[in-house]
Amino acid sequence: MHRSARLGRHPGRPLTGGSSTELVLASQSPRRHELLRGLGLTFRVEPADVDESWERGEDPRAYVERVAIDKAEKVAHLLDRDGGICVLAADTTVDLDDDILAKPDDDAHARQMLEALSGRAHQVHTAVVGWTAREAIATVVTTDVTFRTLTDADIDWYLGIGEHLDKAGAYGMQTAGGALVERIDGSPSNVIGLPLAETIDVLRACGVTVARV
Ligand SMILES: Cc1cn([C@H]2C[C@H](O)[C@@H](COP(=O)(O)OP(=O)(O)OP(=O)(O)O)O2)c(=O)[nH]c1=O
Repeated sequence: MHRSARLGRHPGRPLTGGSSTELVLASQSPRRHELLRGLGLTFRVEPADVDESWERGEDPRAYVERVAIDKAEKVAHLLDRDGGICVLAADTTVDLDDDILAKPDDDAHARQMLEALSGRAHQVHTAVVGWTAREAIATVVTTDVTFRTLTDADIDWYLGIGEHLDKAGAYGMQTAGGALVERIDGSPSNVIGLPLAETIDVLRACGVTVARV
């Protein structure tokens, strides 16, 4: 289920003031690029490389928010431009009973993750952060995903497709990984890396013009 999104405000580092608003996406994720382009937005890409390590016990929703804020802040600090800028950053993770499944290190690690997810429900959390000269606006969205019970042959088949390594939880719901999913409750785009409705809210709050949907 899509639980209520939390909208928090954090002190933002002032950027140089001005009139035009430029959208900067702090992400190298092709899914995020596509989803934003699908909203008819133009943006510049400035990927942010940050420490994404998770300390056992840290709340998964607080974790994704922290990492997304770090990504936005890292890029905002690099920018030096006259005019308004909105830096958009996001972080997605898979939460299985409060244990974080990030991107797998290799195929053996991916297999372990898929075995753990098999036949069970888990949560996918994405934090979206909009960072402007005035403030940072953050929202965290959760989608519940239930996997089918997977046989060894199912997992062999999926790993053979080769799309799992750059994805949290070792699966991509939008492509062949969708065959592993029995049901989903909540925002599908949230699982892929950017919850569209909530992202539009964040962008508008940051002063970015998004055509009415
Ligand atoms: C569960 C799941 C995750 N994913 C992806 C979304 C994210 O790109 C990725 C999680 O990694 P992230 O660290 O959120 O993002 P990223 O490293 O790809 O990009 P950046 O940090 O530059 O923004 O997993 C899918 O594409 N489909 C899925 O079904």
